[in-house]
Amino acid sequence: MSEQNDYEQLTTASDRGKKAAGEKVVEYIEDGMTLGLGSGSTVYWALKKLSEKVNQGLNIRGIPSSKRTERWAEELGIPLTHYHDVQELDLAIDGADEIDANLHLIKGGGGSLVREKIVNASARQVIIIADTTKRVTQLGKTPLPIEVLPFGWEVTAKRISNLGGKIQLRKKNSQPFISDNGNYILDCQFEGIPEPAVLHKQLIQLVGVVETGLFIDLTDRVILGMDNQIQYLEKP
Ligand SMILES: O=C(CO)[C@H](O)[C@H](O)COP(=O)(O)O
Repeated sequence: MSEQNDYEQLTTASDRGKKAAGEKVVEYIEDGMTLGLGSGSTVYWALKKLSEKVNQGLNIRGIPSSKRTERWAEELGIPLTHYHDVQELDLAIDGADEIDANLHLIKGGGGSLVREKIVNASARQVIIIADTTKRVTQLGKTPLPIEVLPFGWEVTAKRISNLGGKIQLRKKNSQPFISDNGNYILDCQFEGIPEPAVLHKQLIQLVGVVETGLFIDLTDRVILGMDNQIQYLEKP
């Protein structure tokens, strides 16, 4: 896979930090656990390490939060399961695009925010892994991904822009990017998000909005890496 080859280059200190954080989180996985498997390049390293443990006899089952993670897990021999067999997960592991001091997040850089939110919200414990550049004093430095129904997306975008966001329809190869759920993603640049819970409530009420990339009160612990150094953030 070309994306995996890219990750393996480890050119920057951030890349190496993602690997360090991704490998570290595997220490929290216990035999018999049912896991939420998040998405993104940091999770890639967690999956690689996890597959080594599975090969050594660790017994776990995972629910992937994206088609890409599902494919990687299958290639790495990580056993997967479905929500009709499991209602609650022991632990979810996931990446993030921004993390504030309250462990509220912006997610969805990879376009998997809806499934990621379902997975993280159904886990008893959620650990986020990232490089230290993802730590921010206030959310909103990067655009907020919002998944919307393709039908009438232009009106939905207009309603979102009335809340102060500058909207860009996410594209891939000059065509609208399609999420795993068949929807569009609007990347919305706000001038900072001082009250993420309030903004999430306003956005989720808009007709046409499926889910926002604001993950409020869903995270228990964060593992941040830079080069081979690790830092931890706990819920205040
Ligand atoms: O939310 C996500 C995908 O929807 C990812 O977890 C997020 O974009 C972080 O990705 P990476 O680990 O590649 O920096």
